[in-house]
Amino acid sequence: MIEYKDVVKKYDGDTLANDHISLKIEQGDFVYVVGPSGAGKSTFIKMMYHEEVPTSGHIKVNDHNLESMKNTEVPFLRRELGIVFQDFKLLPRLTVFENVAYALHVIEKEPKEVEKRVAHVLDLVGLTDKKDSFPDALSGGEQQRVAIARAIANKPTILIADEPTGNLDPDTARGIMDILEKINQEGTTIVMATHNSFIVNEYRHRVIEISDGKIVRDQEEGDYTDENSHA
Ligand SMILES: Nc1ncnc2c1ncn2[C@@H]1O[C@H](COP(=O)(O)OP(=O)(O)OP(=O)(O)O)[C@@H](O)[C@H]1O
Repeated sequence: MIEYKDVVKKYDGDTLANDHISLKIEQGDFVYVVGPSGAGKSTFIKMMYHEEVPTSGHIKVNDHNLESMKNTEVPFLRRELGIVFQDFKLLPRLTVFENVAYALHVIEKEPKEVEKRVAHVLDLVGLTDKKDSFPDALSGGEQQRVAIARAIANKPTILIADEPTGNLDPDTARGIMDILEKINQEGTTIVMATHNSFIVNEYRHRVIEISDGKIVRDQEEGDYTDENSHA
C-alpha cells in the first residue's frame, strides 16, 4: 500500500517538482505514472523509496511513515521494494547470476536458498541459459530482464519502475511488459513511470497523469497520448 497525503517537494527552495499530491495505491494495483518531461514523475517515484524526501506532507509505504523515517530504517523499507531503472544499472563485472544473487547476499541468506531463488527468477524472466554471461554480452531487453529478476529476487511487495522500456524497441518493450504483467498477477504492486503511450494503450491499467507537479488525471484503465513518445 502506498499513500501520499498533500505531498510537496521543492528543490533548491524554488522548483516546485510535486505540488500537493494526494493518492492511494492499493496492494496488487498496476499504476502508470505519465506526463511530459519535467512534470515531476521521477520526483514522485523517488520519494516512494526515500531517495528524495518530501518538503511537506505525508507518505506511507506499507507500514513505514517516510516523512519521519530515520536513515537506519531505510534499508528495511528498501527490502520491501524492487526498483528498476531505464538504464538497467547492472554491475558490469558480475555475471547475470551474480547480479541477481548480489542483493540476496547483502541480506545474508543461505547460499542454497540464494541459488534456488536466483534460478527461479531467472526462469521467470526467461534467462536461465544466460546465467553465466556478463551484462555487456546481452541485448538491452535481456539486460532489463536481468534487472527485473534482480528487483524481484527478494519478493518485494512493490515493484517501482522508472521508464523501464524507455531504451527498448517496441517488441522488446512488450516482452518486458509481459513479465511485469506476470509479476503483477502474482500480487506485486507495480508503479511504472513511462513515456511509451503504445504500452499504456496496449496494456491497460490505472493512469496517473502529472503535469507541472500536479496530478491532472487519475483514471482506471486510462489511455495516453504523448507527442514525444520514444516508442
Ligand atoms: N535534484 C534536483 N535538483 C533540482 N531540481 C530538480 C532535481 N530533480 C528534478 N528537478 C526538477 O524538478 C522538476 C521535476 O523533475 P522530474 O525529474 O521529477 O520530472 P520527470 O517528469 O521525471 O521528467 P522526465 O520525464 O524528463 O524524466 C524539473 O523541473 C526538474 O528540473
